[in-house]
Amino acid sequence: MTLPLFVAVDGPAGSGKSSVSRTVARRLRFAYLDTGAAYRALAWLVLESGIDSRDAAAVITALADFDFEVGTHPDEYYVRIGGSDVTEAIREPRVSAVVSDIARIPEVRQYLVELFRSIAAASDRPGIVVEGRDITTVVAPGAPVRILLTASEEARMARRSAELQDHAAETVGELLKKRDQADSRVVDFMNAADGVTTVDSTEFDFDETVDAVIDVIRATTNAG
Ligand SMILES: Nc1ncnc2c1ncn2[C@@H]1O[C@H](COP(=O)(O)OP(=O)(O)O)[C@@H](O)[C@H]1O
Ligand SMILES: Nc1ccn([C@@H]2O[C@H](COP(=O)(O)OP(=O)(O)O)[C@@H](O)[C@H]2O)c(=O)n1
Repeated sequence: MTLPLFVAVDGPAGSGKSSVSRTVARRLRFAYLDTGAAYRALAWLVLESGIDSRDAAAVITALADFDFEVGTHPDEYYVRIGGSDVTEAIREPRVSAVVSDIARIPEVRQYLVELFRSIAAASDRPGIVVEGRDITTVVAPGAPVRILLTASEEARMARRSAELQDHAAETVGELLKKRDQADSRVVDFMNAADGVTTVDSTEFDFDETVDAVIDVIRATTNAG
């Protein structure tokens, strides 16, 4: 059995990781894995269970009930916990507000890193684009294609504010900055590790960013 080609993509919030990775996967007929969805889903479960997200021991206990499923086909994306659809619920601001608390717990990270490796290895597509914060450095440091997707803070805030029209732009920006600061204390996703190619999308529109990522993949392999 040949393993799918592993394309690792990291970057800060709003850099375009999810949307660009999904479109790249669709164009190359690859699978797509949104690792942030797993951290968000666990944060959602923690909130639903009435657990304090800062209580690491209680969060670790919640892992035992974490029956998580994620769609890896770029056209059939879903997130489920215990069979219930939480695709939309995990994007709520109350989840974003606590997700960094649970993401900094080493046992949570170890558990999810193993889960991501096994989901990627089980894919029946020729490749898989896996996006998150520590994919190029921890989940798959030996991946044949490793990309850091960046954009200026201004561009990232503007993209996210455009998505969440019911929230004041400043609030969205401040919350995003706070989350990036908390997250970057745990893993460095602002600087490319050795051998990682940076794609800076600040001056690119969406399609240009997708093309730039596909160019990096093609330069490394003959995929697509
Ligand atoms: N190069 C780009 N130019 C303009 N908008 C973009 C670009 N890349 C992504 N977007 C948009 O920015 C928003 C945030 O992207 P998303 O994929 O959610 O980022 P991330 O997963 O890194 O947080 C989405 O609405 C997406 O369509
Ligand atoms: N590989 C990853 C992916 C996400 N995360 C955590 O999960 C949270 C949500 O990730 P996400 O990718 O959905 O966030 P957005 O950038 O899309 O808003 C991040 O803020 C991190 O705390 C992580 O720690 N490691």
